[in-house]
Amino acid sequence: MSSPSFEIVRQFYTIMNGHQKSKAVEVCTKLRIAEHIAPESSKSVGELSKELQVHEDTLYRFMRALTSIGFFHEEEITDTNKTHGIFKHTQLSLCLRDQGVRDIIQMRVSPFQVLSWDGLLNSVKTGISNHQETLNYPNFWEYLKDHKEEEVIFNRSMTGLTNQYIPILLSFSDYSKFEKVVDLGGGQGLFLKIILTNYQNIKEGINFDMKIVIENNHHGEDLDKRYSDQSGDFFVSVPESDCYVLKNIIHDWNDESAISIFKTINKSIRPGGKIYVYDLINDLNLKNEKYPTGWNDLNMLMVCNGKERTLQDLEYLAKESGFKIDEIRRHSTIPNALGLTIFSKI
Ligand SMILES: C[S@@+](CC[C@H](N)C(=O)[O-])C[C@H]1O[C@@H](n2cnc3c(N)ncnc32)[C@H](O)[C@@H]1O
Repeated sequence: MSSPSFEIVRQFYTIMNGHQKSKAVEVCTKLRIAEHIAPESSKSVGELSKELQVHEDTLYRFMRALTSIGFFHEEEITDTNKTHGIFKHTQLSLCLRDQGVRDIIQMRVSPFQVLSWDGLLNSVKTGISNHQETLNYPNFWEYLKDHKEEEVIFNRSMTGLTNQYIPILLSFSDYSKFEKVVDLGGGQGLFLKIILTNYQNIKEGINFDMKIVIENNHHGEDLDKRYSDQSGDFFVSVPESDCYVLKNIIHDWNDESAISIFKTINKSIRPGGKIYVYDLINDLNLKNEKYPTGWNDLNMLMVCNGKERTLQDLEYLAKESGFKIDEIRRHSTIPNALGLTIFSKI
């Protein structure tokens, strides 16, 4: 076999140093470099290093590396007194000024995520992620109970992701027939608040989550009177309702646990009630580079022993827990986005 071409080796090298890039982006947010450069202006590395109290030459080397992946742009210098090191924003670096984006970055490099992925070899061999072995916890959720800082970052980042997704989700969701909506595992409650704002027909909305999450929820004075937080465990019991929202929940669990959640709902759902499951819908027809969601699917395995499911997988869960699938709704033009699968009791 002839040796690989220079271009192929380069491509390979770019993939292999992915962890260096994610670390650099994390450090960039920790130093708050993006906030120190105003959106429409530029700043020299000398000024930046003074403001940030960091080593000037190293900051320059650091920022030049970041420019190569689209964060910041180094300006061409025409003034002969200055040599180099004036930076302005790009679209990517500008988004680092957003708290929601910073939370997602922090979450992605948090110890649980990184250590979980260390178990990849074992997971590929065994089909499960053994968090007891890698982290000494049965699962992510039990770990979060003892790691408040990571719990807060995780929930804030979920809220940030929800915020980005809201217009897409609302475009194909309909809550006009429900009096009561319960968001199971609703985290900080943003999605339920938006649903209530858009549907005045709903008389009551409950944001249901683990005690530690609910205790950390703080709302403003303008909180909708129909909204309430309730702590509990969706493997034990859930409030009675005619609509349950499960957004980014079912993909967190293996089949056995997912069926157990549906069975708990089955005991409390009102006649004619619906379950709205929002998850990626895994499409086996998408192959190779058309299937970027493979990384989400693998991440679900590594972090929670969950998976992104196909329609057939969801039908299996429904059948095993006394439900059927009525309908699937997705955004017509945005591929690989969250879809809505509507379940009702058989
Ligand atoms: C991936 S997050 C999704 C949060 C939110 N639905 C969203 O889409 O932004 C999963 C949520 O499930 C909650 N959760 C995990 N185990 C739970 C349990 N046994 N009972 C209730 N909530 C639970 C977590 O605390 C977390 O808020």
